[in-house]
Amino acid sequence: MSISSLGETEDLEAGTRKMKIQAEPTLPIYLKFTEVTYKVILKGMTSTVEKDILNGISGSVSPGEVLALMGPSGSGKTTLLSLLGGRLREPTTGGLVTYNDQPYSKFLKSRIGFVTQDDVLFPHLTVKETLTYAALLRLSKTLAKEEKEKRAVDVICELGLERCQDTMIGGSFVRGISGGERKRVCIGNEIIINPSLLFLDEPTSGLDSTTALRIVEILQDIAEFDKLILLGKGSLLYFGKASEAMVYFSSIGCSPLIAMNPAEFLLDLANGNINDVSIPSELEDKVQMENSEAETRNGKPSPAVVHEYLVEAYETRVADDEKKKLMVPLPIEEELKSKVYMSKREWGASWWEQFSILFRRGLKERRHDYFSWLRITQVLTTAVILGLLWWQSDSDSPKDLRDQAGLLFFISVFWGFFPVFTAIFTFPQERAMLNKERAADMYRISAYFLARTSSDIPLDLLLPVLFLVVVYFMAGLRKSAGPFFLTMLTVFLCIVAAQNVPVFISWLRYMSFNYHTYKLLLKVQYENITHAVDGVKIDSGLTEVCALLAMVVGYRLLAYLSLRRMKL
Ligand SMILES: Nc1ncnc2c1ncn2[C@@H]1O[C@H](COP(=O)(O)OP(=O)(O)OP(=O)(O)O)[C@@H](O)[C@H]1O
Repeated sequence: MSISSLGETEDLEAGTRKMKIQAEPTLPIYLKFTEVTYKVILKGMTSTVEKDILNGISGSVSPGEVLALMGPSGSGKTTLLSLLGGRLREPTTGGLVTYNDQPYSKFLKSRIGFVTQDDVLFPHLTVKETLTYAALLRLSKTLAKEEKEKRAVDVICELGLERCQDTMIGGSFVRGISGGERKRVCIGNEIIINPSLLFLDEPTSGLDSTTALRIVEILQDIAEFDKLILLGKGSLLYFGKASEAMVYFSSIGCSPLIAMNPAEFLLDLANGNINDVSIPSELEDKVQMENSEAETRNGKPSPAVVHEYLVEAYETRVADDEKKKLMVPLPIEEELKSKVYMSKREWGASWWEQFSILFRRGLKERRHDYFSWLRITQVLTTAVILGLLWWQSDSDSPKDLRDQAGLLFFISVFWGFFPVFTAIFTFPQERAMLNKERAADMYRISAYFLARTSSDIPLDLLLPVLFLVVVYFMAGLRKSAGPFFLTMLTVFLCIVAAQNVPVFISWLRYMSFNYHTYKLLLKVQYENITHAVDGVKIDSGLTEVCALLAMVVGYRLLAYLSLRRMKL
């Protein structure tokens, strides 16, 4: 995992860096963090416990530098990275994080690149489509569409993705590009904006050594690996030049006794594992003094004692000097400082452009879910079975009319629930993407919501039309345009209402609404559906359909408000 801070465009060029994607100059950002703490409150059945995740971490990174975070699993790397990237701002955080000596501001959202540990990508878009949409949405308005597209192509070449640029990303159910390629697409998504700060959470985890090396080489092309932070159980064990880490640890009496990879040695130390490592005399004395069975392991100090010693050694020998350095104001112009804080948010595209890009992307991504063979077969089979069961029914007697009402009711309920399953499956993935993209300020929530709603309409309509044509004519319902289109409209409204359900579930949970409220919502929807179906049956259903329409619009509005409340 590493934090890399990219410098001014000129710096990059001077440093024989190969990145060609430098259409806009990058605002240099100096990141400083002092005494950063983070704790979580764990609520149990009977008690509430506070857990310290980070205990006073300090450090800094300047433009053009890479700060690598190292530490055993669970030592707090992701938490620190998220905190520095402005992704964790909770009351349980402490300390000071500044960007050019200024606190975090929304402007930074579009200047920070953040590659998360999990790859959040749309599975049905190709590599080229993914990077082109990112370029269109994220790059400055001052660039023309062609320039943005060119930048996406440049990134593809830079990351060596030419061979798979037209391959789908893929996911759990769709075979797509490889894990290494996927990671490179995630990195591409972020470096496309030439960020001032680039945060990468375990960019090489799960990759084979050759692919991992390739990714590290790509990062080295962007900046030099200069600094290192070693974390152990949320505490700072080392911060300084990577090349001086071994010298520091030998100065506190810890050096490898056998030839060892430095990274392996540092991780062993952070884990408190001192096999094949010389023990400082101070630590030996401590163990002898305490002389307790529990404190020793084969005559060696336990990991907890080693950890305590390393934290103490850093605190007494280095921490104060480092903290003093962090207090010194940066020798940079005031303009550069105020730019970070005073600048307004900058959208990469106008509202309409955002809407149309998201609309096209939505159509491309979701058409696979809507028109999968499984879904088409399910819908057609249901239509044919219904058609056969109600084969050429007539509406001459009240009994037959009730029979047909049963069919119309079934159709509405079927289309009121069938889309819920698609929406429930797609919403979590969509939400992760929304979180990620909103954290980077890629678009306005209103543009996303309207694009999502309107791109769903054509997709929502096609299958129900096919379904209704089969059922309607097989069952011999009234063959005139009015009743047919009224039934169609009812079905369509049921679908639109049903699609809000996952958003509501998340909103209700978010707002701590209880399950009875949700039940009531379903009941209202159910009653409206029944009325609307009755309306179709007796020819005067327009009022009920209008009521359903109003309800659906209300639902959509509430869904929009709930998205806004999520503060994405
Ligand atoms: N919201 C939370 N609630 C409870 N525990 C948490 C929370 N966030 C982090 N932790 C705990 O804090 C510790 C540090 O987590 P973090 O993900 O930062 O570690 P990491 O060093 O990135 O680990 P890995 O290398 O395995 O990804 C872990 O023990 C984790 O369980």
